[in-house]
Amino acid sequence: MRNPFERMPTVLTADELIDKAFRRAERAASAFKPRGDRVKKARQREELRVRTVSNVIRDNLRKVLERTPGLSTLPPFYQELVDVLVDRDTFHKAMAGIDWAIRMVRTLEERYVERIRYSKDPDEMAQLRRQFYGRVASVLRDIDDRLRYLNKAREVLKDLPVVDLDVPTIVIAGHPNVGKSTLLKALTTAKPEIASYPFTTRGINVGQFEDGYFRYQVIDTPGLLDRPLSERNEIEKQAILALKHLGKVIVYVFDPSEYCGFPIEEQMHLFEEIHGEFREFPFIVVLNKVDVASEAQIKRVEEFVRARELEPIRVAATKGIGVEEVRKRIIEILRPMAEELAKKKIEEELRKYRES
Ligand SMILES: Nc1nc2c(ncn2[C@@H]2O[C@H](COP(=O)(O)OP(=O)(O)OP(=O)(O)O)[C@@H](O)[C@H]2O)c(=O)[nH]1
Repeated sequence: MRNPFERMPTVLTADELIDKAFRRAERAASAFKPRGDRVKKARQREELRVRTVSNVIRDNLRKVLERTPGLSTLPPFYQELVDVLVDRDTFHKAMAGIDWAIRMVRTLEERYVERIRYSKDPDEMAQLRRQFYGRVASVLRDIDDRLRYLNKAREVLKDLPVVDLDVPTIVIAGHPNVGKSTLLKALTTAKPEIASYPFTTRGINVGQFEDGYFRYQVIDTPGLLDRPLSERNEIEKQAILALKHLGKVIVYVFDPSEYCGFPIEEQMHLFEEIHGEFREFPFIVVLNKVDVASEAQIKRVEEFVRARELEPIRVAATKGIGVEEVRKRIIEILRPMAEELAKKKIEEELRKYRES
């Protein structure tokens, strides 16, 4: 389980990077014990300053390039999310700007080291070095807004949810308070983790369970699949779209008792919307809180669900009633997919093994 941007380093601003490089160069120069006459000593010291500044800057920028994943190489789930959080074009331009700066600094380094080597006058050498500093600073200031953009992007990207992409995933939907997180806790053995999700204030709940051979992942996204889609802004719509790459089954939870505070009609309406939006997905419908709902309330929802050719499951999540049935239904649907994913993983391991 990893966030693809986890390794992305902090991106320094132009001034911070300049400052860091110049200070490092001064430290290196004062620790250095050059040999030879006055001119030789000056030459060695100025060359060291130039090389150090160049190395510090290029190493720093190269690390940013190397540790930032290419957006188009990301799994589709992350691509959808990244697209709302950052502008792809600006992001690519920023990365290209860094690449350009690395090459420019390298070229300047070579040019100025050569001039310092030709010079016979310590004053001129110092002047050349100062000129080099000035040119490098101006290269970095040219890309300052790009550096700042990348750092801002990093701040949001490193908060992307951490979910297992190679485990078949179940997404839970339904109005607030119908018992989604209680059901998630009852279904999954491991203590659910809270992963951050930039589109909700509460993050997403992630839990997993096993059927003896394979693992399954259950996620609950508070604030996303619990309100009519018409009330959504563009960003939330995109986040819902991203869920389609992740989820393979939707578990829709009704609360026929209406203790959740939403009348049955409203819950039916939300179900229709989500069922329509996730048309291509298998649905498992749960009628929760049957311990407190009346038989008439339960029957009413059951009829509604059966009319849509789905067989609802009666559940009381707090008491563990019906939970095994939900788990069984999930496994029935996802087992073939889990096997397929496992097979792929083994093949991948074998391929790596043979190549090594
Ligand atoms: N009687 C009864 N109460 C339940 C049952 N399942 C959940 N509850 C209660 O319903 C309330 C809401 O449950 P949650 O699991 O927090 O509901 P949720 O859908 O996750 O709510 P949000 O996180 O706000 O979306 C809690 O007080 C639970 O104890 C049940 O089967 N029977």
